[in-house]
Amino acid sequence: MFKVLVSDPISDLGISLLVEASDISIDKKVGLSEDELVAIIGEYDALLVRSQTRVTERIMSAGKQLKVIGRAGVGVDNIDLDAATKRGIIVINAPDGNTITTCEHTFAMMMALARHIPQAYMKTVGGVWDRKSFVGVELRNKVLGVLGMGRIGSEVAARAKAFGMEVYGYDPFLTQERADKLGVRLASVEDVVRDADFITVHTPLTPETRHMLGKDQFSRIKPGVRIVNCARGGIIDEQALVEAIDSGRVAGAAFDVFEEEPPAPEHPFLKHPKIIVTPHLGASTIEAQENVAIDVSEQLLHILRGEAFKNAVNMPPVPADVLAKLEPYFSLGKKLGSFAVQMANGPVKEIAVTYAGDLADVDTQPLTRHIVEGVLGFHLGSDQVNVVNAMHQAKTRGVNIVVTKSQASKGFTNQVSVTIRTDKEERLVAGTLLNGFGPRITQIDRFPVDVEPQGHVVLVSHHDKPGIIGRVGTLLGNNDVNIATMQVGRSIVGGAAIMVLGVDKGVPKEVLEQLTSLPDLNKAKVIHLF
Ligand SMILES: NC(=O)C1=CN([C@@H]2O[C@H](COP(=O)(O)OP(=O)(O)OC[C@H]3O[C@@H](n4cnc5c(N)ncnc54)[C@H](O)[C@@H]3O)[C@@H](O)[C@H]2O)C=CC1
Ligand SMILES: O=C(O)CCC(=O)C(=O)O
Repeated sequence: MFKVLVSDPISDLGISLLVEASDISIDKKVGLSEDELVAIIGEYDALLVRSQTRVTERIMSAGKQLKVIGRAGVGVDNIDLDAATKRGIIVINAPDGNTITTCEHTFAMMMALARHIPQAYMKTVGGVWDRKSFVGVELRNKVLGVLGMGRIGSEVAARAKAFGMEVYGYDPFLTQERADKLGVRLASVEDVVRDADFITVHTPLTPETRHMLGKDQFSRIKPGVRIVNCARGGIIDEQALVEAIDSGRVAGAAFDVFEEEPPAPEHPFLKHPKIIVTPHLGASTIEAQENVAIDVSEQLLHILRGEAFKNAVNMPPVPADVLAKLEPYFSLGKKLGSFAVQMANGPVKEIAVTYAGDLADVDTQPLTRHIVEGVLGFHLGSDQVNVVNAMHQAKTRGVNIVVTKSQASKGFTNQVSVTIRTDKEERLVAGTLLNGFGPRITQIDRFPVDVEPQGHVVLVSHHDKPGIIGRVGTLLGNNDVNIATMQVGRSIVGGAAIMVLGVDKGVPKEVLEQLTSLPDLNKAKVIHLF
């Protein structure tokens, strides 16, 4: 008999599958504190949560029998994934069940914003018949910018078209082909900032998306724009938004999510006449709550019964013999994937991996998953992509994975090379494990190099001319950027070349712009590897 604890309000109908299963005993204890959970979790095999329960390392370490944590919803930011992975606890979510509901909430917010519905309601029920203060705008013929064209963003785009809106979509995985299919204009964040009358965000919160709309974007944003966030607090800089509204640049905003939830009573959104808010209700419909509870209950049953399952968001077990051969390469593989995707411009269409040398004889699937995880995780967020679901995530986003094997490894015992193909270009990075030295990047595009894949790396492409290295070093030094390591690669004397600089901290955007404008320097990019 498996014991399941449900610690958040989750649809009864959705978990009926568990209630009716003869090998499951289920307890519903909602609203427990961390201490209370720690005290009882030891007797349970599975924990089922929504977003209120924070599943901490303490709870997991007390959960001696805990095999699986189910999240009835998409975001797993309330679960300590690293702690779960460390303990071999599988974390599953239900990514599809609340897509439509959250999309509809986004529309409800957008329309309420366009027509001042909450403000007008408050006045009317307060006994004031005010028809002058609440003149709104139509959605028809307006430009809607959708940042994040995944499950929810794509549904929002489809509905916006029915309202007669022109839709701009931005997503690192949105190709021209898919944009055409969805009838949206493939745009950049800059296009959206410049042209959109309404902007809605549907990305996860990652270091990349944090404050994706901030002071800088608001200084250039189309006057009169209205902004909606039903994704995650922090994607839009709350303070900068309030300032942009108060300055008259932004007409208003509708938020379902906050950087800190629940927001403090003095939070500026709560009393602002031009900002409407809901308490993280995006997924709160009867249908969505049933859907996510059914999805997660099914998966949970499969895992407890030792059957195949999907939607795991953390680490799966790898057979011991395979693990012994491949494990040393896992971290390198992920870094090569991340490095390659950060080099490439445009939406990723294909990830081509070549294993050369001894690795060609092994079942490299688990290593490929780490590489794909590195590629996708950079944009999707490390809480959404892992070695279990990386291939599935790539498939659902139309990213092709090609693996080839070769005995020729250019003098190394093994070499792994990762090529990213986008609409715009093809970029390659290769690496190996050097005996006694650890992981090394051995090739970038066609240039041989020897670089340790870690920290902040500045990648410069330039012409092989005297003085260029000095100019780059001086510029970085003058801007307090310390160069820890440097590698230069070229194919022929005086031809195209690259410089790979390991630096001690991130390089500010302005410094990167100054670098790019140096004579004989083509491009400069900062790559983060952690
Ligand atoms: N308010 C609520 O109650 C709910 C909120 N959510 C949140 O909504 C968001 C979207 O959910 P889904 O559509 O299901 O996720 P998804 O994973 O299907 O889509 C997210 C998309 O964001 C894109 N993305 C990542 N980095 C980006 C960047 N820098 N710029 C532009 N796009 C980027 C990804 O490529 C992906 O296509 C998530 O944050 C999720 O947690 C989801 C359900 C309910
Ligand atoms: O369970 C909820 O209501 C939160 C939903 C959510 O934010 C998600 O699924 O990511």
